[in-house]
Amino acid sequence: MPPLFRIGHGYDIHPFAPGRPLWLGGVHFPDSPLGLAGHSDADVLLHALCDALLGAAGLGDIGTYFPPSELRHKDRPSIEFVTEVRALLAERGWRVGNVDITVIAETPKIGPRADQMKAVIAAALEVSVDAVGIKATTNEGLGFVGRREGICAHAVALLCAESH
Ligand SMILES: Nc1ccn([C@@H]2O[C@H](COP(=O)(O)O)[C@@H](O)[C@H]2O)c(=O)n1
Ligand SMILES: C[C@@]1(CO)OP(=O)(O)OP(=O)(O)OC[C@H]1O
Repeated sequence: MPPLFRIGHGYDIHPFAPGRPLWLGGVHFPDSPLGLAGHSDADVLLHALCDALLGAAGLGDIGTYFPPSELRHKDRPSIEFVTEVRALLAERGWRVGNVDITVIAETPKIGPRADQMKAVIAAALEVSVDAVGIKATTNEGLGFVGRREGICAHAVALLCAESH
């Protein structure tokens, strides 16, 4: 009998870079002096989310579908990756149950923008906002993230079979 539920985990990290806009969770942080370096808009939170969703479905990872070697993904808004991943899952009979994301960053403060991120992600995944968890923590000054050199994110996702 095919499984009714599947879980997945995703992780990503991007370094800060000057001259780049900062996008996190599909939300722009216009006051941030630094953005994140990457081929796309480098939205580390959404990349971890895509990997959690793809992992849950056994479909590989974000680079499988949106390779950094392809020019069409240059500076591309990562929320479009989330929308496309949701469609891939739907084609295979999966709907998103819930997702939960942890951002590890000394800056910016995520809490004040978390509801906005939840709304953007929920719309892309076609779920209610309470199916999207966004949490943040600093790294207490330790390591790469603690030195404010970049941001990392973890995500987990639960998929439910459409028939369930
Ligand atoms: N980038 C961040 C980091 C943290 N928060 C919020 O602050 C709380 C305390 O963080 P600690 O690392 O000192 O434990 C945390 O629970 C978050 O609510 C944030 O919004 N953005
Ligand atoms: C998102 C993609 C898109 O080309 O590129 P980046 O923005 O560099 O992000 P990363 O998480 O390093 O790699 C995944 C790629 O699929």
